[in-house]
Amino acid sequence: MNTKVFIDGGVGTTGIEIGERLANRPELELLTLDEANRKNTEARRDALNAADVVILCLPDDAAREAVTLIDNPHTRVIDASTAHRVADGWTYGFPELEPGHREKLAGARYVANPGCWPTGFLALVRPLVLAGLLPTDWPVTVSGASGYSGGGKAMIAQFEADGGAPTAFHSYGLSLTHKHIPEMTRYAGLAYAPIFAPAVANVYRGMLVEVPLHLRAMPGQPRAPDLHAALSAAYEGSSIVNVVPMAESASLSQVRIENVGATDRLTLFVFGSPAGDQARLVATLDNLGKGAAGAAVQNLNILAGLPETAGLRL
Ligand SMILES: NC(=O)C1=CN([C@@H]2O[C@H](COP(=O)(O)OP(=O)(O)OC[C@H]3O[C@@H](n4cnc5c(N)ncnc54)[C@H](OP(=O)(O)O)[C@@H]3O)[C@@H](O)[C@H]2O)C=CC1
Ligand SMILES: CC(=O)N[C@@H](CCC(=O)OP(=O)(O)O)C(=O)O
Repeated sequence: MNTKVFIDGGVGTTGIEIGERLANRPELELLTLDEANRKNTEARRDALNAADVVILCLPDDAAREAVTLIDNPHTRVIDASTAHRVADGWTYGFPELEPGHREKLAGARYVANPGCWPTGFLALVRPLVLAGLLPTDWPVTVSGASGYSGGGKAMIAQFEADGGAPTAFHSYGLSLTHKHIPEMTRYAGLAYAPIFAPAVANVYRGMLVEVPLHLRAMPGQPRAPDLHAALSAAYEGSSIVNVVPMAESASLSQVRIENVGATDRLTLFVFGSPAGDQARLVATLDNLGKGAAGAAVQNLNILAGLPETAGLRL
């Protein structure tokens, strides 16, 4: 029997990307609402309760409201918003988080898709914490740049306005209270919140997420190859997460946001100083791919018992 899927917010930036990935998949039946009804509460209630899996691509408040509209105990939910990522009763939708997590997701009713920034951050940091290379109380910093589609329709409109983009590159999150910090802290397994220094660049999609480490100061003084080995082991066999060999990354002089492209892949680099006392961990991903729509479709596949990478851009 086909899995019935309803995307609430299906004509938003993330919703459209998910719809593209679900096209031409005969094992799925996509339920849709027309333009006149897509924000009508009763029409949404009907669609939400008719679906086997709903994917919420809504602002946080609308996502919370959508969950209250569901009374069919068989309807399962994947929420792309920030609303439920550290909420009780929800399973965090990052299958690669740690051994056994994919299995938890397969049986989950409520799945909170990760934020795009935490996806890169957790991919770099969680395996190092699990391997005991990064102490849980380590003062971690994470920085990076995102394409402007990360801010949804409103930010896209700002950057594509007739007068030109508002900026080439700007930092934000300057209050050090970005909404992604709680999920980064919790799912990395850190005792203290990382300092998070995000920026947005004048490019539509793609992001670089970077974690610098003073290896000399860390217990055991791990070397960059130790970190690389832990990451390689964590993602061995993955067709989504790719750890670039150190010999290859050592030949790079730049990692460019323009090169990320429209992809559901997540690529990890480890750069080490010649003296071996410092490292820069870098993740590249498409904020609309593994950072949003790719992750939602991967989770849908896991929930529905379908091949995990079906429909993904790999
Ligand atoms: N963009 C990204 O890279 C990422 C986004 N996310 C999250 O995914 C969610 C969606 O983001 P994004 O697609 O970027 O946002 P957009 O603003 O592009 O799209 C949101 C959509 O939701 C619709 N909407 C708003 N309120 C309601 C409602 N009450 N009922 C039905 N539809 C409603 C909007 O309608 P209208 O078209 O009329 O405005 C719009 O189409 C957000 O929570 C965002 O934080 C997560 C990871 C990455
Ligand atoms: C460039 C930009 O503004 N990006 C967004 C993150 C987008 C994302 O991950 O979405 P959630 O809102 O679902 O967490 C931000 O930093 O708020």
